[in-house]
Amino acid sequence: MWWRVTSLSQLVSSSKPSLLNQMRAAYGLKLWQAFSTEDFKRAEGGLCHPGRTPVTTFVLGGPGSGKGTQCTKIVETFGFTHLSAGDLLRKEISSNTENGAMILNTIKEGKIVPSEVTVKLILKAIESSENDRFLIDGFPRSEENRVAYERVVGTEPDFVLFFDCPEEEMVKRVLNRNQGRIDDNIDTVKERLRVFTALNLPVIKYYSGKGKLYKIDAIGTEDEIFERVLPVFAALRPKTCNNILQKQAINEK
Ligand SMILES: Nc1ncnc2c1ncn2[C@@H]1O[C@H](COP(=O)(O)OP(=O)(O)OP(=O)(O)O)[C@@H](O)[C@H]1O
Ligand SMILES: Nc1ccn([C@@H]2O[C@H](COP(=O)(O)O)[C@@H](O)[C@H]2O)c(=O)n1
Ligand SMILES: [Mg+2]
Repeated sequence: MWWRVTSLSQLVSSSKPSLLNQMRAAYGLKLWQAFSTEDFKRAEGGLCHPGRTPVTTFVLGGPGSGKGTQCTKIVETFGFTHLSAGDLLRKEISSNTENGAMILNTIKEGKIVPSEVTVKLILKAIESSENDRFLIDGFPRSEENRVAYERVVGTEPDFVLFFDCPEEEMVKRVLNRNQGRIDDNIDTVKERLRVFTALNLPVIKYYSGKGKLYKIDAIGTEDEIFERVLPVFAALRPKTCNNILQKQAINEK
């Protein structure tokens, strides 16, 4: 069961200002002040410190599907902290730690780093942050990742975003990325796509079965895609914001 988010999309139409502009009108530029974690469904059990239960969202999708790009927009609009598992691993390589060489080779091959390494980096990043809402980008990439996270952290994510993109589009975006990444080449991206199908898709199906998955069509411009992301977070927003938007929509008729 894929969740297609349309609950607030009726507010989004070409004649009216975009949903994002309507939300900004309701709350000013920084929408995230309107968010309080009380309005999010909070995960059971503590993460890191008793009484501190951050909101966690996993962001999944194939290589080049746009996870990082959309996370940047979500951070700017809703005040989440973006934790890219890939970036945390690349930072580990550049800090010449004992795992650095192993991580470098694994990324070069497009394969998955042992879960205990990645989970530890994610947990450290959460614990060192003052924020209470996190986008965990590119994780879990496998059942082993997912089980390791749940065993160590003791909670499931509040919800999961899945950016659904055709393979040929993902290959095109990765090969045009020009960020100097060692895995942005045709051989590695082919292996990454194989890993995505074999190991990541079962995780996506798992969260779909738990009713926690929001599937986002990742074809279109970055802004068009973000318009599809908005209702996911808008649907979790304080009711007052919904009321304001709905009143605005009625007044404009
Ligand atoms: N909607 C889009 N249309 C065209 N190009 C896009 C779109 N979204 C992102 N891109 C570009 O595609 C490339 C990959 O995007 P991004 O890094 O966000 O993907 P990703 O899912 O994080 O990939 P990876 O898993 O490899 O880190 C980037 O160069 C980005 O600027
Ligand atoms: N959970 C993860 C996430 C990433 N990796 C490795 O990092 C590479 C880059 O990840 P991006 O999300 O930045 O594309 C990825 O291809 C893996 O090699 C991992 O092992 N486990
Ligand atoms: Mg990325």
